[in-house]
Amino acid sequence: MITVEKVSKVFKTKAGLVNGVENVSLSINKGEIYGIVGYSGAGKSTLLRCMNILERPTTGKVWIDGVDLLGLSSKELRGARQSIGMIFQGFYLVSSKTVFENVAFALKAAGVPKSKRKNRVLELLELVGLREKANDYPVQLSGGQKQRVSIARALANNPKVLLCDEATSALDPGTTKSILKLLKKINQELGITIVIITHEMEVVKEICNRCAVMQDGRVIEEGSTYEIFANPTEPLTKAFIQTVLSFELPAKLLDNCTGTLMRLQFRGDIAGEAVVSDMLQSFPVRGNILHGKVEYIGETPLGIFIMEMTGERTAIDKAVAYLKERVNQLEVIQHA
Ligand SMILES: Nc1ncnc2c1ncn2[C@@H]1O[C@H](COP(=O)(O)OP(=O)(O)OP(=O)(O)O)[C@@H](O)[C@H]1O
Repeated sequence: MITVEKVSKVFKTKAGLVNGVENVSLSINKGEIYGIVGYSGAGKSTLLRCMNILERPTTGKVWIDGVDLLGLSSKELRGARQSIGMIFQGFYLVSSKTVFENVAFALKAAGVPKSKRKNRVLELLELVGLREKANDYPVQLSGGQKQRVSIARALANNPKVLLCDEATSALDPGTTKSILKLLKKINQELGITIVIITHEMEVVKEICNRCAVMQDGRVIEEGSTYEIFANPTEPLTKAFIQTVLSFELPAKLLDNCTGTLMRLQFRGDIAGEAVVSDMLQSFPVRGNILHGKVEYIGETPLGIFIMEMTGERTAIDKAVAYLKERVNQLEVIQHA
């Protein structure tokens, strides 16, 4: 649905040339929710804006739904942008217009006759759960409600793609969840392809099928969200994953630990407890689970345990080898 090929964006500033995006290639499938994660200044916004040519790439190509956007005239591009909705962290609602008028304005701008606007606006407000707020002004709304209005506005002209620029970054965690739920509903019910840029890995974990990690204008790692969480390779990706799958143990607990300490990771439906209890019955070692949790990446479980093992070193080595064959990952954190 979206193909970005070798896109670079160089900004000319008084201080010299700044590389916003450097040689990025991505392919986003129809109907997927794709996350682009990175710290501030990584180039996420610039890349997203290159996708609808709000920012014209310095080099490279962008296709959306088979259309080469850089090959279009300005007028054709304005038309093509109707199939690309966009929402922002700052909502950008018109404060002097009501909720109804904010959404209706997008229809008016696209040339939809007045007679057809009312029903469409009410339908959109129903979809985002704000029908009763139609006559309110933005100032009367919470942040989450404002973002719902901007989503309704972005969907007004039936886009195929929705680009979300830090859409939940100004919202509290509860409101973020409800907006992500709404985006998922829009993706599933309307089949709209969604691209989300964020600095929060929790957002990626919650709803993205695939994701890319950006650093210094480049994509440094890309893949299915589950694979990225289960097997991050780049240090930055690992740091992002840690913000969600935190398994830091208190220093005091580590100091008191007299055995071999290990981190076990189980994928999908492997029953972690059963593997550990089988191991304990097969080897003369004792195992003490210090920390354990199962995170759901989308719908798929990923289990992580921190275990202390005590016993003879040779028995421990054998037990570790046994576990290594049965779990997705085992890392010995410290030996006794
Ligand atoms: N219009 C511009 N003129 C000059 N430099 C720019 C411009 N827009 C972005 N940049 C630079 O390009 C780089 C990438 O910025 P970008 O805003 O895309 O990053 P980001 O990952 O989206 O970060 P943030 O979340 O803080 O916006 C930064 O070094 C930024 O200073």
